[in-house]
Amino acid sequence: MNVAVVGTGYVGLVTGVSLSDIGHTVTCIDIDNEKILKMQQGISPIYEPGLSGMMIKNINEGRLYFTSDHKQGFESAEVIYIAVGTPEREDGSANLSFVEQVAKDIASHAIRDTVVVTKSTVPVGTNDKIQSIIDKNLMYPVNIEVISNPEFLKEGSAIYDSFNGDRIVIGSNSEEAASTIEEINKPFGVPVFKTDIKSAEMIKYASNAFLATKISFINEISNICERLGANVEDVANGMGLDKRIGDKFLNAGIGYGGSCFPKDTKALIQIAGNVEYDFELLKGVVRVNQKQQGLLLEKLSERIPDLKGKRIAVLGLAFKPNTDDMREAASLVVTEELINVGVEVVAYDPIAMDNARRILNDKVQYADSVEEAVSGSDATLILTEWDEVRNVNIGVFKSMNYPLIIDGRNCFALEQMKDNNIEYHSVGRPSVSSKNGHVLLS
Ligand SMILES: NC(=O)C1=CN([C@@H]2O[C@H](COP(=O)(O)OP(=O)(O)OC[C@H]3O[C@@H](n4cnc5c(N)ncnc54)[C@H](O)[C@@H]3O)[C@@H](O)[C@H]2O)C=CC1
Ligand SMILES: O=C(O)[C@H]1O[C@H](OP(=O)(O)OP(=O)(O)OC[C@H]2O[C@@H](n3ccc(=O)[nH]c3=O)[C@H](O)[C@@H]2O)[C@H](O)[C@@H](O)[C@@H]1O
Repeated sequence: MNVAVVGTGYVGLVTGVSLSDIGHTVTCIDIDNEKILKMQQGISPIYEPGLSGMMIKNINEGRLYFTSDHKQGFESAEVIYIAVGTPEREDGSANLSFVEQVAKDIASHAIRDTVVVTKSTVPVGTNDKIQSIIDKNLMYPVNIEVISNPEFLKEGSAIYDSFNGDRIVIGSNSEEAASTIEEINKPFGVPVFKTDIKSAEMIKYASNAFLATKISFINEISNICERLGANVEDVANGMGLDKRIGDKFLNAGIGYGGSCFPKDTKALIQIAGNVEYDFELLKGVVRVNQKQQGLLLEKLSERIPDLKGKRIAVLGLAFKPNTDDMREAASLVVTEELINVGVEVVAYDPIAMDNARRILNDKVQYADSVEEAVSGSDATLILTEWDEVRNVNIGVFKSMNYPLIIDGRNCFALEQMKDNNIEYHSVGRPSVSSKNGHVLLS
């Protein structure tokens, strides 16, 4: 089929590339001309494992095109995907201006009957709004059917998730439009769940909110474990053996970040509020997450009360491993607070360094390796569980002024640290002191 995808961010580009890979002819459209020029040359503007190779392959095979011209992109499209951003407004609600603009663009340029598929995460009722914007502004006598098809991919495994997802949700008022989208997705071999539009919109928010709830829940448990001397990893493993609970998303840490959980939890609180429902549980989830982000600094200040002039290594800047995405990354909050108290921050991230530089500028120093970051530092903070960090030769921490690690992602086994005489504080697990015990560093 001929498909257009509007928006070439993490969702749009991965959708366009994957659809071209299963045989569709896809034109990706973006208003960012610089991005378009890059992609036309086969350069992906984002880091996502497997994306680049698949993109180049499908460009070369003549199934994947890029343009900044909506009219040209829509010309032969039988299906148009909307995958633009729905960022958070100041009051927590979703900003729908990008989606609404696309609806107007579709109305101006659609010259044939088209199914419009909303992939962007949008509040319940938005697809009806998109339908009415299109119907009101149509330039040509064509029939446009808007359906909801929320996206569930995770950054860092987005290509894998497209081909191995747990479900494809299709929310539609039209059986015919739903079947078209089911047919398009058939080669992925992912189970399809069909429902009405509003329920599909809600499935997306409820899923993200539930996953965020799991994370805040285990983080609360981890804080209690720390006080009682239990080990949250064992607790999570023991809980996860119960199939009703499941073993996923029970990793305690410094809270969830990224472009979606923080914004979607707040948006759902707003969505509920709009119908006079106080979503108390989710408000707690958000509060717990904010508190959890401060955990590392609390632990660091307990150990080094006067941080001014200290050199602190920060390992990991991206909000999670295998992505270059810095949106709502814990590292932004943590480095800002360190800088505010006069710390010299030396940071390292295997992939997100360029994006981090654009945000943090020269407020922090950037190292070329884990070794360089930790060498001569007074403490190391671990913010992202990159394999490169997990698998580092523990000996590198001996090059610190004093081997003190505060690990927000539980990257190392406690025994490993004990054997190497490294003082180690992690999340929800007993601390490991150095041979000399806990020395208060000044
Ligand atoms: N990032 C993720 O992992 C996931 C995101 N989502 C949802 O998907 C949506 C998109 O998210 P991302 O891909 O992260 O966004 P993004 O911010 O990475 O990309 C959005 C793209 O849309 C382009 N754009 C904006 N207005 C446009 C217009 N009128 N015409 C053409 N292009 C336009 C922007 O230039 C940008 O390249 C959001 O609603 C998000 O909540 C859903 C699942 C996963
Ligand atoms: O709507 C979205 O954008 C996407 O949001 C998340 O995907 P993503 O944000 O890419 O990454 P996750 O792997 O879910 O991680 C989110 C945050 O939670 C944290 N996390 C995750 C799992 C866990 O056990 N503990 C934990 O602290 C991660 O470190 C990260 O900061 C969802 O997992 C996707 O299904 C969804 O499509």
